[in-house]
This record gives sequence, C-alpha cells and structure tokens, in this order.
Amino acid sequence: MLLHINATTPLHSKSKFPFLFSLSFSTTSSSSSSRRAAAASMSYDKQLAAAKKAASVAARLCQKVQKSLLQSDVQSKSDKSPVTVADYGSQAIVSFILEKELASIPSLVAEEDSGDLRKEESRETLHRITELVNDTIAGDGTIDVSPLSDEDVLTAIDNGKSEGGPHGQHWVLDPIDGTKGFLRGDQYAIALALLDEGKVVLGVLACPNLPLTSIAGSNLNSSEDKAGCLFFAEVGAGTYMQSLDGSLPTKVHVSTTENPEEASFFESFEAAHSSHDLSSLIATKLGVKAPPVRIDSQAKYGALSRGDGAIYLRFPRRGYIEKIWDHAAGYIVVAEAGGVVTDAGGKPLDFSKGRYLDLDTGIIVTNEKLMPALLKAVRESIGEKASSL
Ligand SMILES: Nc1ncnc2c1ncn2[C@@H]1O[C@H](COP(=O)(O)O)[C@@H](OP(=O)(O)O)[C@H]1O
Ligand SMILES: [Mg+2]
Ligand SMILES: [Mg+2]
Ligand SMILES: [Mg+2]
Repeated sequence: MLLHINATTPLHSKSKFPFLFSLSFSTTSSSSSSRRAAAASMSYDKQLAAAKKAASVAARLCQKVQKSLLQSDVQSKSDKSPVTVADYGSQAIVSFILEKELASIPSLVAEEDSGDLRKEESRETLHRITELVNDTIAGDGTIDVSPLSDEDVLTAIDNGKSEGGPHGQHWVLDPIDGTKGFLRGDQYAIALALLDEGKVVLGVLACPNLPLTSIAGSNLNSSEDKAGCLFFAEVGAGTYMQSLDGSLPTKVHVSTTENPEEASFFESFEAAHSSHDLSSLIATKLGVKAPPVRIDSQAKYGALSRGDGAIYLRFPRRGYIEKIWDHAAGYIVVAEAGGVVTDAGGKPLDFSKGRYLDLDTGIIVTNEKLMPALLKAVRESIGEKASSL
C-alpha cells in the first residue's frame, strides 16, 4: 500500500522532503518497493516539468480544434481510424516542447507519422496544422521561438518514430487518445510517459473534458461541473491531479473498497475496442451492481486513480495488438495511486518490447484487495465464453 498523505497535500519534490519518502518506502508492497528502490536514486523532476508543460499546451490546441471541429479536419488513415489536424498538431507540439525544454531531441515513440501529410493533396491540411501549432505556442506566451515552418512541423511529428525498447530513455506519446471521443465531443486525453530501461518512470494525462469532481454515478454528458484535469505521476512519488488551467496539485488515490457491490467499473465507449458482453459477464460474476461507466481514452485511468470507480476492464477482439502509447501514462498514473494493472492472466504489463504490448487477452485494473476476486471472475468468464463458442 502507498502512503496517502491527504487529498489536499500539494506536491513536493522528493529531494526536499526525504522524510516523506522514507515513510512511503516502509509502507509499500514488495513489488512496488523494488520498483521504487530501482528508481530511488533517479529524479525525473525536470522531465516531469517538461512533460506537464508539453501536454498542457497540446491540450489547448486540441480544445481549440474540438470547439470548431469541421468535417474537413477529419482524414482517414490507412487503418481507417480517424485522424484529425489536432492529432498531428498535438504530436508536433509535444515533440517540439520536449526538445526545447530538455535541450535535446528526445527519443519518442508516438502514434502518428507524417507520411500522409507529405502528400500533395495534404498541403492545405499541413498549412492549417502549422498555423494551429504557431497560434497555440504564441498564445502560451512562455515559449520563446520564431514561428515554425511546415517542414519544422513535419520533422517534429517524425521524431515520434522511435522503436522504444529495454534500454535507455524513450518518451511514449499518444497525442490524442480517444480520437473517436474527441470527434464526438466526448472524452479524450493527451497521454505522455517516459520509459527508462524499459520501465515507465513518469506519466502525464491531460484530460480536457474530464470534470474536476468525481464522475462516479454521474451522466458525463449532462455534467455542468468545471472540466479539464491534468494527472501526473513519477515513480516512487505518487499521483497528483491539478486543473489544466493551473490549480495547486492534490494527491489522489484509487478506491480502497473491498466490496464488489460498491465497485463500479469503466470500459471503452466503443464496443469495437473492448467486449461489453465479456465485461458484463465478469461484473455479474464478481457481484458488481452498478452499470458500466463507458468513456473514451485513458481518462478511464485518470478517473480510476482518484477513485471515481474501482475497476477498468478492456478486452479487445482476438488478434488485436495493444500499443504502448495507449497504456503507458495511464498505467503509472494508476500504479502510483495504489492501483494494480495487469493483463487478463494477472501478468504485469511489459513496456520494454518496442511499440507494442505483448499480453494475454486483455487488460484489467483495480486495487490490490479486489484483484484476486477480479482475476478469478475474469478467468471463469473467459472459460465460459470459450466453451460456448
Ligand atoms: N479494434 C480495437 N480494439 C482495441 N483497441 C482499439 C481498436 N481500434 C483502436 N483501438 C485503440 O483504442 C484506443 C482508444 O481506446 P478507448 O476505447 O479506451 O477510447 C485508440 O486510441 P486512439 O484514439 O489514440 O487511436 C486505439 O489505439
Ligand atoms: Mg489512433
Ligand atoms: Mg490511443
Ligand atoms: Mg491517438
């Protein structure tokens, strides 16, 4: 179990408060304490500050686009998933700001590439992206740079071609996770994480449409609450949330409920991304009473990290291979808030294998107390489904 300070504790650097960290070490489980021990001598504070800035500025670009979303902003990639000027713009901004803040070209594993944008018919779209990137950077007022050219934007996007892997440091970026939610006007996230020697050591999730207060039991679409959350986590230092417009961070913690009857669960809005039938069977077996909360993107990990729900279930169709940028930031945000993220067989996720995750059947997330019962329900439900085929 992690040391939970309280919900209004501002973030302090671990170097300034060694006392808090020795306390935190003494109360952790053995698997997380070895993770912490490995990272104890490392501080990623500088990278975390750069990541928070990059994700926040990218979120502003996305918010601008979502407001004035035009059908012509939507293109189709070869895999038919929608990709918008905001996906490209967000990737260019994050790549550019990381490079500027850290004074070196980052190794970046990111979802988008510039292939389609370099085609003659994309010339107008590219101009529009460059304009958006420059307007957003100028609007921020803290980034000292002359306007970027179309070529600068293409180069920044293409920095995301790294293959990642088990050695060295690699940034992992999903410039807009939940593009379908973004296009619908619903939830999406800018998800940025850092791998060091194959382990996720920090993560930032910007969720522009996620209410600052709990979404437990609420109808997200009719929520009048103020929205825009920035979750961030550094290995060994816990998870914090602040508003995207810059409030003081508060420490967050996953739900500690042991009772499945009190637990609600998150899953993809899109049934094509995760089997709603299987999750319903699992929830029934486990004794969950509440209906599923269906939202797009890694906003699910963010909401879970602050206890809005207790379980996240993800079961893609057979043969689908998960990408590391769809989970790296969300994983550490939940893990540092005291949660457990595994594949459907209970194995930890391995982010060291390159751009893809090699895992068994699906991804499940909950707290340490509920995990054994959840794993049992998952195993039985998958068995039942298989035998009924
Ligand atoms: N058939 C499929 N099964 C599972 N995940 C899929 C999928 N097709 C796309 N995805 C991934 O699901 C992500 C969105 O997850 P969620 O369903 O939780 O909102 C997408 O991220 P992008 O929107 O960044 O492309 C995409 O990578
Ligand atoms: Mg995509
Ligand atoms: Mg994604
Ligand atoms: Mg994406």
